[in-house]
Amino acid sequence: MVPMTRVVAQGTFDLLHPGHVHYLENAATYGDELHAIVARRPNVTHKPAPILCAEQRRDMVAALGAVDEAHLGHPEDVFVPIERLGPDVIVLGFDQHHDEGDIAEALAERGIDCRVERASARDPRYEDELLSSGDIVDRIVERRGPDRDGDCGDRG
Ligand SMILES: Cc1cc2nc3c(=O)[nH]c(=O)nc-3n(C[C@H](O)[C@H](O)[C@H](O)COP(=O)(O)O)c2cc1C
Ligand SMILES: Nc1ncnc2c1ncn2[C@@H]1O[C@H](COP(=O)(O)OP(=O)(O)OP(=O)(O)O)[C@@H](O)[C@H]1O
Ligand SMILES: [Co+2]
Repeated sequence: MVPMTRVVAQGTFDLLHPGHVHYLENAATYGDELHAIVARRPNVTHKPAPILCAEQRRDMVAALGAVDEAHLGHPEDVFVPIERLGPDVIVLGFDQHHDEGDIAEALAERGIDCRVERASARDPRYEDELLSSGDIVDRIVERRGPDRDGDCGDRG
């Protein structure tokens, strides 16, 4: 029997959008079984903290067709879930700040035999499509925030 190829994708996955779906569908093509790891709030240091709690982000990612299982990330050591899952491939997002070489080195140091690949980006398909959680937050603030159209509403 041919062994199953296990793939891991990871990210914050706050306020899901089609870019996330593209990433996970693309990552799934690298193997037979896709596991997604959801970053914990204290590890999201390179941008504003997520709006939604980790459990809600995990449940939404788990509901996507490309994903076999979604897991809460480890709060301190990001290699703990990797050691437990034992993937054959880790697929990084197209714009993730992680360096493939550094991750491959860290995996080798822990004796984990796993390739590191990078997913493709999704091009916007519709006019006005938002493919970034940060952009969605910005639009909410712009359209519903206190300064919209110069109308301060109830907030004075
Ligand atoms: C191989 C790998 C495993 C990761 N595992 C975890 C984890 O267990 N817990 C966690 O909080 N974050 C984990 N992360 C996510 C990082 O902490 C970081 O926040 C993530 O790159 C966020 O990416 P984003 O900006 O694309 O959402 C992992 C990242 C990589 C590359
Ligand atoms: N437009 C997109 N095309 C392909 N992959 C994407 C796209 N947007 C996000 N991803 C991927 O989804 C994963 C999780 O992304 P992340 O949680 O950072 O969302 P985001 O929309 O990029 O958020 P932010 O705008 O705050 O950076 C990352 O690996 C990222 O590369
Ligand atoms: Co991002």
